[in-house]
Amino acid sequence: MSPTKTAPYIRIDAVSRQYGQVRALHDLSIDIDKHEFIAILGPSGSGKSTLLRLIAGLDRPSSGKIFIKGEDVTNLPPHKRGIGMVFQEFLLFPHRTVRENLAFPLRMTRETPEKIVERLEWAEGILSLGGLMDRYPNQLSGGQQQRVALGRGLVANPTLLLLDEPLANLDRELRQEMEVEIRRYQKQLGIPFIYVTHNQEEALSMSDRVAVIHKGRLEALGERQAIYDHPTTPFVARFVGRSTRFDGVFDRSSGNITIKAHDYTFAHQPVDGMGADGRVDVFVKNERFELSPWTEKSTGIPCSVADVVLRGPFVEYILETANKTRIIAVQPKRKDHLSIGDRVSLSWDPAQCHVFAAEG
Ligand SMILES: Nc1ncnc2c1ncn2[C@@H]1O[C@H](COP(=O)(O)OP(=O)(O)OP(=O)(O)O)[C@@H](O)[C@H]1O
Repeated sequence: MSPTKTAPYIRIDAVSRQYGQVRALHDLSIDIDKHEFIAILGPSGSGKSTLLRLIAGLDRPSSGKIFIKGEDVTNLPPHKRGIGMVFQEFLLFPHRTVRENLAFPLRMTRETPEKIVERLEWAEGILSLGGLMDRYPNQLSGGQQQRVALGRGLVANPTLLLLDEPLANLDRELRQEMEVEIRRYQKQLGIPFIYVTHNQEEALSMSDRVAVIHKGRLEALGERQAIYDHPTTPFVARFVGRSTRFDGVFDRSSGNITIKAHDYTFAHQPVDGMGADGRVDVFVKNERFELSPWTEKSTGIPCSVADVVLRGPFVEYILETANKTRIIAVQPKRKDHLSIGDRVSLSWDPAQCHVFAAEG
């Protein structure tokens, strides 16, 4: 594809990267708009960091091209791409002050002393670093260090910012605070942030769109809510959100799916790609299960409550079926929550589950 006047801000065009026998990325294409926050989500080894390194210019694709603002940058060195980076491995220099850390990228591009002062003032203001500029990294909290690392990525006024798991070492509370802050900076600055993570909560909380990568391929790309609510492949159904998978069989004559192991049946449309035997994989998000006290009229899966785990505003019920399968159902916390030993009927709204032709 050649760049045109209406080219997207960033175009990753059919990029592959082969390391010897390992195909780290395979024919991957993504267009990114100027104001977008994109999360690259995938399990360990799926190719996320490889993609980021190719965009940064720290590595070259085996085939395919990368365009920024319509310009082919595939063969440009990193410092000519105008990209900011916040990578886990590029930690702050411990023996330099915040000011010196922030000035580093500006010195690398040989900015004038006046320009450096101007940009440091900008970073100090936007990242609320007032009073911290002459401290050393070990005199800062984790969140403050993270803001300085962000500042170092942003200080040279980049056309886009790449972030590789920058919050991985922070505790949960601080991570959640930083997620909100990072998203705010992105919206304020109006440049794209490309954020690599294997943490789906992080991806869903910050981004506009999520690209799910699996074994070097783009498995799904879409708005975060759509990726969560309407997974288009079994991998996405398994990987995004916490789900339970059931083996089911679609019966063409009745239009029902039966979960054989639990003798539970619900109506469903025919499923694309299903074999003659009608075998399907049914995924239900753990928070989408419906629970009601068991009565003689119940039609759901009979379960008993084996354990109750309180998780803030939610309750996680560990349920046990008649054949001793354990299923986790997450429900909002209520005063009259269920107790260990209670008998319940487990079911789901057919519109709330995801069904695919059985794999393998
Ligand atoms: N320089 C290299 N030489 C050989 N193989 C490599 C090299 N870099 C990455 N790989 C391989 O390419 C694949 C993708 O690696 P990559 O680091 O991009 O994954 P990732 O999704 O970022 O994983 P993680 O979340 O663990 O960082 C892996 O199988 C990895 O072992």
